[in-house]
Amino acid sequence: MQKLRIEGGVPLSGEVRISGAKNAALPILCASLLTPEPLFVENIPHLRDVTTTLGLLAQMGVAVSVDEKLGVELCARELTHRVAPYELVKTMRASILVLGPLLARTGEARVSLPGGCAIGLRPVDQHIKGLQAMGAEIAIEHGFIVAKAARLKGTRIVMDLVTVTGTENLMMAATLAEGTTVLENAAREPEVVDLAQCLNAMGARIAGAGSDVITIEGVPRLHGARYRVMPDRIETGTYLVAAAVTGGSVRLRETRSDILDAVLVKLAEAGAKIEKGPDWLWLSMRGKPRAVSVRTAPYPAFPTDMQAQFMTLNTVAEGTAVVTETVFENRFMHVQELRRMGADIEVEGNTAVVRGVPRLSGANVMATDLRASASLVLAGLVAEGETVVDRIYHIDRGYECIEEKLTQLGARIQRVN
Ligand SMILES: CC(=O)N[C@H]1[C@@H](OP(=O)(O)OP(=O)(O)OC[C@H]2O[C@@H](n3ccc(=O)[nH]c3=O)[C@H](O)[C@@H]2O)O[C@H](CO)[C@@H](O)[C@@H]1O
Ligand SMILES: C=C(OP(=O)(O)O)C(=O)O
Repeated sequence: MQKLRIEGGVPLSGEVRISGAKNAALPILCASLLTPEPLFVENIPHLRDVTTTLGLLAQMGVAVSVDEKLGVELCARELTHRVAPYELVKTMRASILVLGPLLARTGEARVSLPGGCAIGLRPVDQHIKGLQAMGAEIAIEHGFIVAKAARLKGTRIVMDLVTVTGTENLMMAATLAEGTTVLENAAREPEVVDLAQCLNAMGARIAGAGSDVITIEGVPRLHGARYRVMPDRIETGTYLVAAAVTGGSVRLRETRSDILDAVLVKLAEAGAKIEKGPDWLWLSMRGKPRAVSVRTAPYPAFPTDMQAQFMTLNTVAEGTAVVTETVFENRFMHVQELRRMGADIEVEGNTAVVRGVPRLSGANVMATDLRASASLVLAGLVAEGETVVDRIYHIDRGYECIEEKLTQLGARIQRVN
């Protein structure tokens, strides 16, 4: 199993390019199921989840051709196999994103029910309820969601809670439904907007994405398109924290500064100096960060996918911070590993109290999920001595060439077997 070995103590400095967003790329790749014409997608990151999605689509009959430099062309002329098997869904929960498009395009879909995962139970009841409201017949059989519908019908759906992939699944399904669908209490995440823009480029009629009411006027068919995936705001935030926690200075290019407000405000509160342009960000931190309390919630509030990284920042900050996780019920798996590196963190329910310590000390630690892994790498960058992060297949799900990018910024980091 591969590991990352990090020699801590180097303030990061330099410039890196931010990759395309995982959480926008995955639904956009799945949107190819909605049309028999080719969809060409640019700025696709090289990630394990992307490879898994391309494999899943290919086994359904989608012709996939990858040009390492230009992008990916997907053509779902005929869909021979309308199943997402357990073996793939268990490695990547976002596989659920094929449910809506498959059902809308072909009238049937069999998708393995995703189980719980390290960060929480993560049920998909809102996806199922929404499709049922649009007229689908859905049964759970042998661990699969088995969905059928001659043609979905537009309707008003008020979601019980804000769900990102739930909103995306229903939005994709509604593009080919008969009549108009109104999604209320929809997720406002920028990745939902990116997907809506791609679908509109394919001939869909979606209005209101980015607000909590999305209206989709169904059309009989969608056509091919060319679309460029937005930059990854979580990767961006992670490199900003890497600079802040090591007392360094980085410039990030090919990113967006307009969708990171909640994170930038917290970094400024921690004492970082930040400058920004439309497609770049620069951050510099002198000395230690100040402790900053964060509370996660759906966009535009502070993202749960940045919680673990801010936990690391607070472990070496001046003062005490309170980190509250309201989106997932079990997203503090990094705490016990950070403690092994000398962090002072107490957890009570969904709240962690982090008291800054003078220094962390390098240790062997285990990654348990994607962002927990990122927080351990950040801890390794600032710790005294050597840190070895095990089970980094989690980090390869969501960070493109992490050790190369960090090396570019001066970090002493190596991938080892
Ligand atoms: C591929 C992708 O885009 N992943 C992101 C997406 O995950 P994902 O879309 O899976 O997360 P959701 O927004 O659906 O989950 C939010 C909360 O709603 C609950 N819930 C969700 C659906 C449902 O039917 N019933 C239900 O109870 C979940 O258990 C969770 O507690 O949004 C999360 C929240 O920003 C991010 O952490 C993930 O990185
Ligand atoms: C939780 C995440 O991803 P996923 O929803 O794909 O598990 C994440 O990106 O932090």
